[in-house]
Amino acid sequence: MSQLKPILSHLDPIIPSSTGKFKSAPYAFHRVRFHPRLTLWSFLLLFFVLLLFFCSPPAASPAGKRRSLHTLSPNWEIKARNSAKGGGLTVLVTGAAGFVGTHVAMALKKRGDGVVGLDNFNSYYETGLKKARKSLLERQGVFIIEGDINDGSLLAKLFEIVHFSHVMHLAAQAGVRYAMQNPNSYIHSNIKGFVSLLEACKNANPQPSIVWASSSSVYGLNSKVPFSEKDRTDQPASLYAATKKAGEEIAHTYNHIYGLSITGLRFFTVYGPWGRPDMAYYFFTKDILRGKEIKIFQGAARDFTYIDDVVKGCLAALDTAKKSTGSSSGGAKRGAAQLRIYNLGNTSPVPVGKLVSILEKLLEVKARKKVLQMPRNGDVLFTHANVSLARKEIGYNPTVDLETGLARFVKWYVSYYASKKKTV
Ligand SMILES: O=C(O)[C@H]1O[C@H](OP(=O)(O)OP(=O)(O)OC[C@H]2O[C@@H](n3ccc(=O)[nH]c3=O)[C@H](O)[C@@H]2O)[C@H](O)[C@@H](O)[C@@H]1O
Repeated sequence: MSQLKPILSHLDPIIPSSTGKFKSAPYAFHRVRFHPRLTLWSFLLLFFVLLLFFCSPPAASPAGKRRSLHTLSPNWEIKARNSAKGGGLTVLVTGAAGFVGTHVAMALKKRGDGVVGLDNFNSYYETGLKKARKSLLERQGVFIIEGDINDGSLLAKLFEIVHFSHVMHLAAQAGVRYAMQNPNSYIHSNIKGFVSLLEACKNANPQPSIVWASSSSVYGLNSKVPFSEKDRTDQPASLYAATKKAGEEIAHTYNHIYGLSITGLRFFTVYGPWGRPDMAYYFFTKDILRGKEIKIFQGAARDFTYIDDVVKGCLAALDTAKKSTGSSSGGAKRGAAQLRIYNLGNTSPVPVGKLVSILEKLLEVKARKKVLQMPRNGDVLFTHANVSLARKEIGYNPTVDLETGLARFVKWYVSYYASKKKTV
């Protein structure tokens, strides 16, 4: 890839910063300083501002305001209806501006299904990347509504105007280590948000079938490998894993009471073009190119799974999902509904050190490596999927090895940031 070198040398200034800087708003308060020469006028001004604040009606929370139906573009309903037109399934993809969401939405649209996206465009990582994915989908005719899965009235309206046959639920607070910095964001999206979505599905008429993203992290501290769906999942190592495990139990309840057909997919470290900047393969690429030191956790290995394989697994899960059995009036079920869980992994774990040497080869740059003991940050040492159940029941068959997948990722990374630079 020596032809990459001229491009790579120009990338540094536009390569995004990493996610460690994200902090929730309240922490900003410690920066407030009272100036010693605060004048009487300043106090009066402050008094009037406070008066106005306390006399005004209660305002919506910033998130609620952003999500309100009134703040959506006036013709959003028409756009959603048009986007939902297609010859096959009619799918709501939550988290459609996310990594897996974008790829799944695109694949569904390409094969002729109707697709509507929903995403809250939060700033967990660079929103520019999410907007770029949105533009990509728009060019394919997929409309993404900017809204939150916690917004019950938006969901109710959406299910009223489009009769979704399926929901592909990929909106979530992702990332294992970030859960130590911002635990509440995991509760907000992965638990509250999931319940809000299931409530809307339960009340919808017809009820859609649901396929959603769980995680390999539910296997937690298990040491028996490869991980099989029958193995225990009651010792999560991170809050992220705990919320995904909670999601699986919540799914069980909604299936049991309301007859919702639900399939959970345990993804194993999904990577590829249009990926997530908070993941190691992505920020290692960025840091290697900048000459910044990278930390390799000793003994860590992952069953890295290429995005195209995961997309095929998602589509297979949608295609084999049976109908929900609940009614619209309160959702009481007419019979038992389908409830499934599958591992979607690659079945061949690779040490993180090996991932780095593949990247070094592809980028033609030597990494500045520091090997550390794995910190207590929620990470587990090792993942390895047994996919025989998914293979047998939905025909899942991963085919892309890490060298091939990373080569495709690096190609995308270089061209994406090079073209961004041109537009700056
Ligand atoms: O399989 C999954 O379900 C999960 O996969 C990833 O989590 P993780 O496997 O931890 O992926 P990365 O954060 O990209 O880490 C990959 C490997 O690199 C290691 N690592 C990470 C960061 C670092 O600085 N150094 C380092 O060696 C980690 O310990 C891990 O072994 C995703 O971030 C989760 O959202 C997802 O649910």
